Parts: sequence; structure tokens; C-alpha cells
Amino acid sequence: MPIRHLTADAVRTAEHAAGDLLANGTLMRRASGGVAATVIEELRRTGGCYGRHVGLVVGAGDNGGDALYAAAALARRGVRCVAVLLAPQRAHPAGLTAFRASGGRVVAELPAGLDVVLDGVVGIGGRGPLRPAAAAVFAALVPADQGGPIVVAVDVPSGVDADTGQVHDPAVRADITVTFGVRRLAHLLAGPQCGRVRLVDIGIDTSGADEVDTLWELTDAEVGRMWPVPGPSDDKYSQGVVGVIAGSARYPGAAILASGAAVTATSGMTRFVGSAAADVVSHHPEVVAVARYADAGRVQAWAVGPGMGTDDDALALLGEILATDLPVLVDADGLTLLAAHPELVADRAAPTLLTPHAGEFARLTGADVGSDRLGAVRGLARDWRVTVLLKGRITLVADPTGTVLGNDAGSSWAATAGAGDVLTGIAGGLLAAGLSPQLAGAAAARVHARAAARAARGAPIGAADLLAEVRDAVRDVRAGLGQWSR
Ligand SMILES: NC(=O)C1=CN([C@@H]2O[C@H](COP(=O)(O)OP(=O)(O)OC[C@H]3O[C@@H](n4cnc5c(N)ncnc54)[C@H](OP(=O)(O)O)[C@@H]3O)[C@@H](O)[C@H]2O)[C@@H](O)CC1
Ligand SMILES: [K+]
Repeated sequence: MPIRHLTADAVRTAEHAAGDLLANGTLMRRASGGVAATVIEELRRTGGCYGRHVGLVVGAGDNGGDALYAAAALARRGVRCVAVLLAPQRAHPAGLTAFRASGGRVVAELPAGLDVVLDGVVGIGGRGPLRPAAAAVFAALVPADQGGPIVVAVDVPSGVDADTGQVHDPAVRADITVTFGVRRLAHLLAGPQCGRVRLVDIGIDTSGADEVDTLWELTDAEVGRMWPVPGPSDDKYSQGVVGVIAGSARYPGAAILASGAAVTATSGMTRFVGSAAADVVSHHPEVVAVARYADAGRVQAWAVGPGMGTDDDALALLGEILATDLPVLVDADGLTLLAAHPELVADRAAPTLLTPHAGEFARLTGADVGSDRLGAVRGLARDWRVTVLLKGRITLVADPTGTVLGNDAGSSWAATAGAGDVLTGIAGGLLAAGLSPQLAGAAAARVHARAAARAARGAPIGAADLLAEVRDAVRDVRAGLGQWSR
């Protein structure tokens, strides 16, 4: 089952459905116990608990209550805790009593030399950026990688919107985020701000949440299982033939990268159509490349657009491709054409995958993506009745029904010219092998990101380096699977 992320509303619904467990404070006890366990683990890893120092930044709601109870539990292990109360009159009363009873002290500002700082400013009830008092406390901290305390966010880093993942300025940047019952949307949408996310089971049931409140993330094992590999009786046709239309004789790079990626990601057959046919074959001799669409031969899916140009010939070719009943991926120049001619996909019944970056997205919709990327990608997929893959550090793939798969690349090494062409080739190959546009897009994004990280190993890369690592990235996600598994 993919990893589920939910809106704050859906989390609250699940908490309320827990009835007595919520009313009698059991959920909060479990949550704060999970925070304490995470801090203990961290302190043990760096020398033990006894005599170590933890600072709390405590807001007006239950998020601060979690931090205060967690500190009381830490005190029982010999950890010394101090707390800055941002709203002293409104700090969680029972939590504050427990904190004081355990020997915790309330202070005006955090002292130097802390090992861990707990961010209990706001959780899913927070709105907007850190307010000035909280902002001043966090601004004064030395970052963990410069010898300062490890910042552990309770539930979400304060100043990060739990639903949109918008990182307000200022916001807490956490090294670790501890959350409860189910991940929040922000844990994927604002992954880099959350650090390592630790999920604590508090005994709530979130399985009934609506799709509109949900963001999914495939596991590596799921991507590995769905990756098409030849079965015992497959031949080159039965595995799916992908057709690539990209680049030009003048600019052959996109053609070479996209068709090379299609060859590398799947094993059936790759066809190519375009004026860069000779360049493609000289780099990838296994591609069956022709100059004219009429000579292309049969394919099971098309991947169209990178570097194909935006002139009348390109428009006519795109129109022909989209008039077929085959799955089609449209990227780059193809998207620029589509922005001016949305009618080309209006009546499509066959699977259609658009793969815009933020600029192309704005061209398609007439509006910037904005701070709610999830809402934006869902809206385009619904309005155009196509699957949309919105590129970025966090890739989002929405289908027309509102289901969204997200992928955190884990780094931004893939932000390099030509990397999008490689993604087009990988996803096109997966479409031809029969994956749905959404799974093809999400699985391609996962392998693409892994390939970028493998290629980089700490130094900048070009798209050809990324392409060279795609095969090993596929091996990574398939590691441990049976020989013929699909
Ligand atoms: N329910 C449960 O069983 C469980 C709940 N759990 C925990 O409860 C958390 C939710 O608690 P919550 O609902 O009390 O809201 P919470 O996030 O603490 O903040 C609300 C307060 O913050 C304020 N405020 C708003 N924005 C602000 C800002 N930018 N900067 C500063 N302040 C700001 C706003 O007050 P205002 O000043 O606006 O009047 C309001 O009073 C959840 O994330 C989890 O940690 C767990 O224990 C599991 C069990
Ligand atoms: K927090």
C-alpha cells in the first residue's frame, strides 16, 4: 500500500472518531511518548540521556502540550529541560503542570549549549509564518551542522502549512519531525523543511479518509514490482513499443536523450520519428528511427514534445498523434502547442499524460502554480480530464479523478538541462508497457530521481550522466524481487 498523507481536517476527523481516547488524553499521551522516544533515541546516539539539555518552544495549543508532556518524560531519564512559553497564560495547563512537576524550568530565552530543541509552537492548528517571538528564538539557534542543537518539530515544523506545504517566512527548519497516526500532506509537499519524518502510532483509524484529503507516495518496492521486465515468453513487441517524437536535426540533444531513456528504461522496442533520426541511431543503434510519421510503424504509446519546435509542422504532427487512440505523453514544446490548442486533448478517451514544469503549467492554465501545488495540479487534471505530472523537487502526478501520487526527489541534482527529456523517455516507455499514465509518471519520477542522486554523488551532473544511471536506478528499486516478477 502506498504511503498515505492526509489533510489536517482528515486527521482531526480520525482523532474525533477515536472518542474516549481523545477525550481522556490517551492520544496526547501516546503522541508525547513518541516525541520523547525520538529525542531519547537521538540523545543515545550522541552519548546518552543523563545530564543532557533540551529546550522547548511552546505555543498556545495542544502542539505545545505534546512538547511539555514529552519533556516531563525526558526528565525521568535525567534530561534537563527548559521551556520558553510564547503565550504563558494559554500554555496547555495539564502539560505545564506535568512539566513543572518533573523539574522543568520556564525561561525567558533559550540558553546556549542545548542538545535538542523541541518545536511545539504550532501543529495542524497553525496558520501563517512564525510570529515574531517564536521567530526570534529560532533565529538565535546555531544550526545543527555547525554544532548547534538538533531541532525536533512536533507534528509539523511551525510556519509550514500542514495542508499545502507552503513554507512561510519565517518557518522552522527541522532536522527531525515526529508526527502522529498518519503523515500530513506537508510531510511530502515540504519534505526538505521537515527533515527525517518519524511516524508514531497513536491508535487512530485513518483508512476512511476521502481521496480529496489524501496524497499518496509509492514505496520503492511498489515501483520495483510494477517495473516492466520481460517475462519468460515475451518478445520485443509484446513488451510494448514506444514511439518518441523529440528534437530536431538542428537540436538533436532532446531526441537523443529521450529515446535513449526509453531504450534504457524498458526492453521492448523504441521507435523514433523526426529530423534527428540519424543522430539518434548513431547514439542508440537499437532505435528504429525514421524522418516521417507516415513511416513510423506501430507503437503502443507515444512520447511527444521535447525540442520538437512549435511551428505549424509540429502542431500538425502533435494533432495527428493526439487523434490516435493510443496513450500519449506530451512534454515541453508539445505543451506550449497544447496551451494554444487545448481542443487537441478535449475529446481524447485514451490515456493522456502532460508533464509540465511550473512555467509550462502557467502557460496551460493561464495562472501561476501558486503556493498550493497540490490543488493546482488536481485542478488542471480535473478540468482537462488528463493526467498531469507537475515537475519539481516534489513531483505530483494527478489523475482526472483527483487521486494524486507524489515523489520527493530527495535532492535537486536533476534540475539540469535535458533532465526533463530523460523523464519523458522513461515515462513513455512505461506507458507503452501498459502502465496507467499516473503510475508511469510516478514510477518514472522515482527512478529518475534515484538516477540523478546516483550520478551526482555530491557533484553537479548533466542529463547524459543521469541517463547513464537509469539502469542501476531500476536495479535499485527492483532489488530483492523475484527474477520474473512484474
Ligand atoms: N487532538 C488530539 O487528540 C491530538 C492532538 N495532537 C497535537 O495537537 C496539535 C493540534 O493542536 P491545536 O488544535 O490545539 O492547534 P495547534 O497546532 O497547537 O495551534 C493552535 C494555536 O496556535 C496559535 N497559532 C496559530 N498560528 C500561529 C502562528 N503562526 N504562530 C503562533 N501561534 C499560532 C493559535 O492561537 P491564536 O494565537 O491564533 O489564537 C492556536 O491557539 C497537533 O498538531 C498535535 O501536535 C496530538 O497530541 C495528538 C492528539
Ligand atoms: K510544531
